[in-house]
Amino acid sequence: MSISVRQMVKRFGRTEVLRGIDLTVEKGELVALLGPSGSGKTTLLKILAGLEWPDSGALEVEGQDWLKLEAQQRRTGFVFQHYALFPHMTVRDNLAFGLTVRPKAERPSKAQIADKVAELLEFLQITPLADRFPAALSGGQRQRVALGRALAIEPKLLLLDEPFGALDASIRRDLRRWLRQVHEATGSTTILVTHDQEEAAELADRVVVMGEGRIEQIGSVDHLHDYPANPFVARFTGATVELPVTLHAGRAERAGWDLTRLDRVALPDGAATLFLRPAEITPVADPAGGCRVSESVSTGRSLRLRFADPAGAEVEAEIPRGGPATARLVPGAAVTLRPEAGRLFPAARSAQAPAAVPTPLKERSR
Ligand SMILES: Nc1ncnc2c1ncn2[C@@H]1O[C@H](COP(=O)(O)OP(=O)(O)OP(=O)(O)O)[C@@H](O)[C@H]1O
Repeated sequence: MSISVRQMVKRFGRTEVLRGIDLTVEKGELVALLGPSGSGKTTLLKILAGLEWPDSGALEVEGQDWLKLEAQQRRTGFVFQHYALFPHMTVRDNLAFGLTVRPKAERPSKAQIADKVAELLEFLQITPLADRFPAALSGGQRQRVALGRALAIEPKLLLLDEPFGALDASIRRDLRRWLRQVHEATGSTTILVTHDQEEAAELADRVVVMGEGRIEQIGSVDHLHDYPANPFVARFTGATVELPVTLHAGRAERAGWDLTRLDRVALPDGAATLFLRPAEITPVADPAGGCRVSESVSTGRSLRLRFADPAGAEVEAEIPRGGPATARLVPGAAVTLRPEAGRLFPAARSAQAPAAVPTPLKERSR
């Protein structure tokens, strides 16, 4: 079930909530929509489900114009964060519901529905819960049933809106693993809304980063982390150190820093901003170095260090604990800071700016 969204615009009153979305999802893919609150993720999902309609743009599924179809005709399975199971029905009846309300001509027989439900219970590993009512289920169990209910109709497209948002971290992790298995076994095309980067990383083949109604970048989580197209994506995909630098012939310079490992960039001479991840910064103990260690904290797994550079910037780096140089990295020690990688953007550029990073070899985005 391949999906093509083109130039989609949606307004609520005067507010443009989707500002020209272009997105293609391949059959069997699991795509995560990742973005801050209000970026339009749920609105896009609702348009796919037929619960909202765009002001302009196209939505085609397997070449068919879905904007001409009502929600029921699209056969999408939808799971929300707070999914209301029918409280007066057992798990078994909740699962069967979508099939029993089908138009008579398409409705399976009672025996076929019972078989289908038994198969689903088994598949979703919830057979022991079959005769319970929703009130007697934990949050995680309820979400499994909710997903079962969405799957019962054999949806062409599965839409999940923060399905595990309300649950504890450890249950979320279990459910993610389970969902990935379910996805692989059913091969359903799935779109998941989340604002949790880790969730997107664990589940999705591709991640679509949304900001204020626009797609900022599409790619694998690794790709987005290593090659963010702009400052917005850089900030949204992990901790960043943002450092003013001066560019000369494509090379960045800053007192107290050794920036020679960074790739040369095609940007004009002058002010720029260097975006680094704390784990990319190597502190090199150096009596002549212009930076000073101001703080050192062990997290058990790694050493988190703070530095003050000659221009007064406070910078955090994270390095493996117990490495050869760590004994010398005590507060007050002089160091030169050497990033192993980084991304340069023109100074004070807006979040929508095009990338100023070297083109990666393995580009997984469109
Ligand atoms: N029915 C509506 N009427 C008016 N404004 C709406 C309506 N639905 C959504 N909005 C607005 O549209 C914007 C996008 O909302 P949407 O729910 O799509 O964002 P989101 O990225 O899913 O956010 P969250 O992560 O908080 O769910 C928000 O500013 C929201 O207030």
